[in-house]
Amino acid sequence: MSRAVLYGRVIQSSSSPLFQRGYRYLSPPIPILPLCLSPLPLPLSLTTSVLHRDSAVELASSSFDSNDAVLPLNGTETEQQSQDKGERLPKKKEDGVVSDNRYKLRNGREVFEEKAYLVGVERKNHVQEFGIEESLKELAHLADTAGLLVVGSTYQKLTSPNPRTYIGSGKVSEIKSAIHALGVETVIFDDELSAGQLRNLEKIFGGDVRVCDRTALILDIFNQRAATHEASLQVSLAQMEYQLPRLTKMWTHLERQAGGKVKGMGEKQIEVDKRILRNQIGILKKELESVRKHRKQYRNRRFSVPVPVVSLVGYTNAGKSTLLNQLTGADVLAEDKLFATLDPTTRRVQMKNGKEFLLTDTVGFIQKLPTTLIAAFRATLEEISESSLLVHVVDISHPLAEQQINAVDKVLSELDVLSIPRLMVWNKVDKVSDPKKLRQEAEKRDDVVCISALSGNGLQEFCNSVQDKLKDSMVWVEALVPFENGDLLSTIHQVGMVEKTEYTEQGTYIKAHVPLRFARMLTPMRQLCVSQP
Ligand SMILES: Nc1nc2c(ncn2[C@@H]2O[C@H](COP(=O)(O)OP(=O)(O)OP(=O)(O)O)[C@@H](O)[C@H]2O)c(=O)[nH]1
Ligand SMILES: [Mg+2]
Repeated sequence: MSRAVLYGRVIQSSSSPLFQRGYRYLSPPIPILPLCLSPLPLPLSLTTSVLHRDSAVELASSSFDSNDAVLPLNGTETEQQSQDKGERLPKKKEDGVVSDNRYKLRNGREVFEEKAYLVGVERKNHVQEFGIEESLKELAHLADTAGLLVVGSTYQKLTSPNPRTYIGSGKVSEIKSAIHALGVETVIFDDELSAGQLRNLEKIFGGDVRVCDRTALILDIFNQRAATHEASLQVSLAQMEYQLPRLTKMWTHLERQAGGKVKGMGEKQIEVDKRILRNQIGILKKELESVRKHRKQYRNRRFSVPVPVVSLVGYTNAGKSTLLNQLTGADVLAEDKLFATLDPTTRRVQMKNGKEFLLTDTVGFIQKLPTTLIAAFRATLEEISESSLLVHVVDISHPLAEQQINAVDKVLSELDVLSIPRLMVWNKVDKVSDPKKLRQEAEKRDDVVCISALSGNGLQEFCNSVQDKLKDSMVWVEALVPFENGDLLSTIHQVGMVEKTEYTEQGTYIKAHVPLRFARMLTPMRQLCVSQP
């Protein structure tokens, strides 16, 4: 069976109508299934990187039937053939030893480290939380995470972006010179560009230079890191939704080829392709819905175990997974890369006083987080909305900690979870120059705890604060629980904060903080309590 996959420079499948036309996506990669071919599940092994041509070829060739051709842009040559012509991509030696040190291991995959050049725009009269230099630094970190080699960057101050090229013509020429001087292969813009801007810039820069934007880069990282079926589906959905508006005007060359005689030819083709894409988006959404149902069932089962759920939220790289690992002995990947975690992991935390809570680690946030990603990851992020407490983990050693906090709050408000009680954790205190001063600062605020998730410092205080905060979200009850409801009593001991128990002839008299739903269950017993002396 043939499938078509279009990403970056590699186009798959000889039978795809899209492929036959030498289709070229600007970015990012999306696996596309032609209408007539097999529907979902998508070939998830193909969620490969737009930024790494060789890995794309490797994966493609391992994932397709042997009669599926691997073709480059013009649809006539394979990547290997291009290499044979002495083009840029370096060859690997027969024995697997890499002949060029630009091959790097990324996310368990060997990729060719393309040279990237970063471009930012500082908007005059525009309040930007992150200064342009910091934003570019973060973009460089993202590029590094994606496996690119950043060779330079530049930015421009503008009142408003140029509708054709986003930046001014002088800046475009400057970048063009840098491309030649530094051998740049990919130019990455710090803001989301329109289809027209991407296309115009690629045309101006010429040659094989690829232009992409921050959103495409983030989608690419998610693509590389998606390890579960659900994450892969969500990333594919986000990529397709990103791609849909960018199909505009990609077919005008058909009209030009026909000398303008067949007017609207390109227009029609866009419509066909948009329909294909929309169909696939629909199929993906259905598939995600069923995964989501499954997850809900699992979550309901988990809720039948009456332990409060605490979710870790925060900026990417703040140390959420490190904290989960320290507290629970979990083995979640924690590394100095952005978006190390995509899928939620939940573990039970046992406190010294015997109390327990479930701790969930989930995907990190970032400024300018693509809305398509938030929408696509809504199912995953539902974990957050169903927790008793949100622990906002902050990398307090980061120079832009304040801005990162605001960026996280912005996403939390988009997710409509600001009403859930929150505890702020200042992490990485071991990295700050004056930890003592920082602790004094934290003490002045009543909902901040200082920790070092890496060394384990402050974790006991953290657990106590979680317990206090959970208590705040509970309801105070005084009830007389009949002896035959012994199960309920032990549950209350587990999930609530019991202050007093007293055994009477009618049952056990308790005073406790309990979650709202238990308070409701205790209502009849609370009435009994009124007659208690
Ligand atoms: N010095 C120091 N480093 C830390 C601390 N906590 C985490 N780190 C490091 O920070 C980096 C990111 O940690 P993660 O736990 O992966 O961060 P995360 O918030 O889960 O990141 P994402 O999954 O990308 O959202 C890793 O290199 C950790 O070793 C800490 O308390 N002190
Ligand atoms: Mg993580």
